[in-house]
Amino acid sequence: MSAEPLSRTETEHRLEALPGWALEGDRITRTYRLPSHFAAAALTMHIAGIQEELNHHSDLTLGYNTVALSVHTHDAGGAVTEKDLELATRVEAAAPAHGAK
Ligand SMILES: C[C@H](O)[C@H](O)[C@H]1CNC2=NC(N)=NC(=O)C2=N1
Repeated sequence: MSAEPLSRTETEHRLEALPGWALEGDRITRTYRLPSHFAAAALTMHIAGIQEELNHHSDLTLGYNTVALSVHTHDAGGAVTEKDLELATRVEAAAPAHGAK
């Protein structure tokens, strides 16, 4: 998968298909709200597994009942690439089963 930086315009267009995700500076971000702390911790571990599978890792923050992700591609000099969008897409597919909103 390409690690070429995406333009701001292209990134914003691609994020239209990822509701809740935003472009903040040079990263894409999302905060999920969960029904409990344990559900948030379980989603965190699920995301960790996806990130290991993709070998692509976000800054992942577990709160009381939230999970926040912030990610860009280090190998592209800290720009948003297809790898970040692939991670976001995989997490979007996994989150609902945990009760994430
Ligand atoms: C050596 C290892 O494959 C690289 O450091 C991987 C690990 N996880 C990564 N995560 C992110 N967000 N960006 C990267 O460029 C990256 N590279």
